Amino acid sequence: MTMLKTDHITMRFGGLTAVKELNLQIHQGEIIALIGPNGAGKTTAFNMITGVYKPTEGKIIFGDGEITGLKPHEITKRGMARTFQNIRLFKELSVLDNVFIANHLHLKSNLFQSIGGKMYPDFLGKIWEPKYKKEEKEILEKSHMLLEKVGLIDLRYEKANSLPYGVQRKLEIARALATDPKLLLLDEPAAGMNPKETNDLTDFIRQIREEFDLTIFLIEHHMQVVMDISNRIYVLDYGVTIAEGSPYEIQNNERVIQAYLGVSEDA
Ligand SMILES: Nc1ncnc2c1ncn2[C@@H]1O[C@H](COP(=O)(O)OP(=O)(O)OP(=O)(O)O)[C@@H](O)[C@H]1O
Repeated sequence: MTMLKTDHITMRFGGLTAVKELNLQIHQGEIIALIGPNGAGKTTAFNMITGVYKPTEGKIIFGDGEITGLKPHEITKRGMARTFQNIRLFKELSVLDNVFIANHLHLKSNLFQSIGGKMYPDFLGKIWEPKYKKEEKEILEKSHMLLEKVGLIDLRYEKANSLPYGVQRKLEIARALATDPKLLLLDEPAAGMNPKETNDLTDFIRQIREEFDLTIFLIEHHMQVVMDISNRIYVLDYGVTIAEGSPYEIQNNERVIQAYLGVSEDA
């Protein structure tokens, strides 16, 4: 089954075409990577798919419906979640509170929005009022279950910013899982990781794919991770798709080698 299809999506910023006529097809259960040199248009592609940008041209189909031009929260509701290049945790809050808030945001976005700006202390005050208690208890239980599944339960009372970098990344992914996605987009999950953290991450991504029945689409510069984990790879260069194929095909593709090295092997 096709989980995500983009039909010639293009994003122009003034005179710059950041992504040109991108055609992706991602099937249920696949792990697909999007790679390319800096500035190739990878994050712009993610931003179109997740509703941050409306494509200048083209269509995006998710599951059996079109999502082109929908707002990010509407797309999240349909079952898509993402992480960002820069870790975006509530750093002063515990692991549990980070997941709890993400669950809450998903289930009770109205309450959260109504509290607005400096939301957290007010938010906590409000949710312990009797009328919220039952739902909050369920969300708390769900948060515990999620942390159990991703192996972070023993760290639930630790502050997010006290965790090693690799664990913070895992927590960010766990937070994205709180919205019950079918498709998870990861923007450079291995960025800044040491080799051990990188290996752990690769195992972790495989594990959550199984555990949560996910389809995964990731941007990654770390080639070992990409080649190790991906079923298929799309390669962008200056916004143009220059190759698509298995890890073996991509590693041996002359155009890809040129794009990365700036020179052909036999030049
Ligand atoms: N909001 C924007 N306004 C104008 N130009 C933009 C905007 N967002 C991205 N660009 C440009 O679009 C091109 C593609 O950028 P993008 O961030 O998508 O590349 P990338 O492949 O994700 O790069 P990196 O690997 O460095 O993260 C770049 O030339 C960038 O400067």
